[in-house]
Amino acid sequence: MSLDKIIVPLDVPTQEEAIALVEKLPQVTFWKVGLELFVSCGPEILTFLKAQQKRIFLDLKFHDIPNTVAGACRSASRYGVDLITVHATAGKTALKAAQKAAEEGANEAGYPTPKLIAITLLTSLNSRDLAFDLKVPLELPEYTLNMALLAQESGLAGAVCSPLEVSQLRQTCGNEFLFVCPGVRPAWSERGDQQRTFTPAQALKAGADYLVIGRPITASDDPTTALQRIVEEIS
Ligand SMILES: O=C(O)c1cc(=O)[nH]c(=O)n1[C@@H]1O[C@H](COP(=O)(O)O)[C@@H](O)[C@H]1O
Repeated sequence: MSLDKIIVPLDVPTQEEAIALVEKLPQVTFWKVGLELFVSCGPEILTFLKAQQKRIFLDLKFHDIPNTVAGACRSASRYGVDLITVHATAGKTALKAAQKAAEEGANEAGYPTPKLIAITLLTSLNSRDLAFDLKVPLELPEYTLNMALLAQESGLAGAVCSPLEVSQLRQTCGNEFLFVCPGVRPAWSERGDQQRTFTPAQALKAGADYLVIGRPITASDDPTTALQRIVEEIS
């Protein structure tokens, strides 16, 4: 069912607004809790989502030294969430420590191990940013492939990438590796700060396992119709 492939981010500043959105879109089964909401209201929103039997993507994009990233992943895994993000650029030692700590944390709390997925390159960046601001001397597709492979070699379950790159990454990393794609924009929506975008249908066709689609739905005057339109487009 195409709706199961869509993760909607709760990018709102308060718990009240987050709950209102979840209640407005009862058909959504997979929600993302990111930095804005988690910094504002903490883990209570996770308890609420679990009570509603929703799947949870806890997107706090951990990026720190191995000991700190591992501690964060251990703590996050005790909430019983399904997906957790870390930056691939934290490096192999941190990614391996994160994976081990996630297994321990989930085990201690009696939950299945969440899937750790690594950010390859934020979808808000383009080739120019990579070359001129970040001074990375690789072409963007090659860089994202290296980051996905680093995650895979470190034992992570998957990666976050732009839908533009997913087909090439899938070819190299195989079908078992999970690819979650933000940077998804229906033709009728604003691109905003996203630089590397595909439509939902293009992203799925390219091989994304999940699409993260926020503002085209959540900032719409009519989120229910916006979501329905997307589901029809990909069905
Ligand atoms: O990890 C993410 O989910 C993420 C990675 C990335 O490279 N780009 C990206 O946009 N995201 C998240 O995906 C969501 C995209 O939201 P919209 O741009 O509103 O569709 C936001 O919550 C971002 O934090």
